[in-house]
Amino acid sequence: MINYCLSTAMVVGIFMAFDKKCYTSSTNLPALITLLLLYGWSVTPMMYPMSYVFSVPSTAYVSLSCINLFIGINSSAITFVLELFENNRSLFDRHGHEPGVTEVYARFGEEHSADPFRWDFVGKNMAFMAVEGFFYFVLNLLIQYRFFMEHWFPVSPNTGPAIDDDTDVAEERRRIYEGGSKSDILQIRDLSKTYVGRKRAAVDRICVGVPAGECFGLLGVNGAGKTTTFKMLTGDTDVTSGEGSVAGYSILTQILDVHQNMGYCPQGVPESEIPRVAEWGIQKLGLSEYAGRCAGTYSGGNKRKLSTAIAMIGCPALVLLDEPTTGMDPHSKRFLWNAIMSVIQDGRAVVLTSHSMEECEALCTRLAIMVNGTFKCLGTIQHLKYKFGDGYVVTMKIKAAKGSRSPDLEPVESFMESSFPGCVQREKHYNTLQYEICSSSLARIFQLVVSNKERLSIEDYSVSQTTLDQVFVNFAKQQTGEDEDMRRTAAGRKDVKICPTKRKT
Ligand SMILES: Nc1ncnc2c1ncn2[C@@H]1O[C@H](COP(=O)(O)OP(=O)(O)OP(=O)(O)O)[C@@H](O)[C@H]1O
Repeated sequence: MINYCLSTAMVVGIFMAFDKKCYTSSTNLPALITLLLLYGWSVTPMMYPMSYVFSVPSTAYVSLSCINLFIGINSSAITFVLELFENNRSLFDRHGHEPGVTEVYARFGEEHSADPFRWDFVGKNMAFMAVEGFFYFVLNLLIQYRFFMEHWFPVSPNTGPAIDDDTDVAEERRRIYEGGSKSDILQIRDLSKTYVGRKRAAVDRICVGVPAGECFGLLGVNGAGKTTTFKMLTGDTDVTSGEGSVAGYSILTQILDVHQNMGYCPQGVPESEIPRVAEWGIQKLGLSEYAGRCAGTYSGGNKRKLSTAIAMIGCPALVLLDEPTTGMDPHSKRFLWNAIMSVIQDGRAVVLTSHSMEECEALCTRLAIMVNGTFKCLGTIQHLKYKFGDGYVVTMKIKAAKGSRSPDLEPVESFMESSFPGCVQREKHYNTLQYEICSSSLARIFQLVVSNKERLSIEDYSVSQTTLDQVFVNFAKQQTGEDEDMRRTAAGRKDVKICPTKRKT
């Protein structure tokens, strides 16, 4: 705020000075230019520590710094403006106050032009700004390389070794620790993020490796930490602890190389290739109809297609897609899925977040469900369904007996309750019944239903495995807000643990 007040004062000062032509004088102009350059040197590095404290993305930091460089000025510069006024025929003079130094000399017929760089004029201000710039530059380096960070800013309270509830998550962590993921395109090791002012980590020591040709799904309810994970990988937010690498380049120290290897921004396309690559993206995502229009006028779904096309340009080793099909119609969705499939078939890696289980089933080779910043389960969809699914869903259509207008469901209901104790009736309509059975094998369900089909007037039936939605919903119940989390801790309550299902064979 102070900086911007001073900036405004400076702009006003410059306009007034133009009136007196003091800035255009040959002696003062070099001093003004030097001052502006020094101002950039001294103020710009100040923005990085601020961007860290307020979690402003680095791109915003660069723009803020540029704006500041061009319109801002600090207190040293204000002093400089006032002194220039005094040195020349000044404002004070115009208002009937003491005349400036130049004016006094002029009255005696002598020409006087003081050296604007001398120490007691603007020299001291310039020296101060040079030192200030050096100081903030060193401070930036210290922050970048995390010297003394634990003492300056609160870091993740979870600094000990992570304890995984799930065996697959623990197994993946061990694989990463033991170096088994060296050939993976994406490697994440104990990656954590705690936002300033937050007590709980948004992402808490996650470990995963994504090899070439894999589409890894990141599932979780709102606020689970998916976007924060992506932002750390793209360098949009700082990593609190842990590390990650893309195609062997560290996200902590080689972010420019990381960007070259990830579908994040389309760098590295030679100028001569741009028309061909743009046409390829337009065709790939079905945007031909809209190619001539400004991107700002696109519908939400088309904007998403465009972002996906941009992420795919340059054939990056890793493509990150944050809810790519949200808001798309079913046709466009399938079109986009095909485009993503072709990336996987090319032997590149994709990490996507989605709230659509259908999408994950269609695309993901493996997925993890994230709750409160940690992975609660990890594996192939079939594996997760088998491990955490609640058994099978049996749907039956009952036909009406001869001479009767409506089907009698009661015999089927009694049969189900006696044959599968503990089964849960999920739906009951005019001629349809649906049950969830946890405590029986697939073979036994088929055997009993088939042998009683005629007697119970079952016209049609189907047996399916628990859906991924059900697995997800079970885990999603564990997600808590930060306040709730603190209340739970105070009350000594623990999260409900989702255990793998024990199956009968
Ligand atoms: N800039 C921020 N400052 C403070 N807290 C933040 C910030 N961004 C996210 N958070 C918090 O971090 C946690 C994880 O948020 P994140 O956006 O990563 O979740 P998400 O899983 O991507 O959710 P969604 O599905 O809604 O996109 C949330 O508790 C959120 O409130």
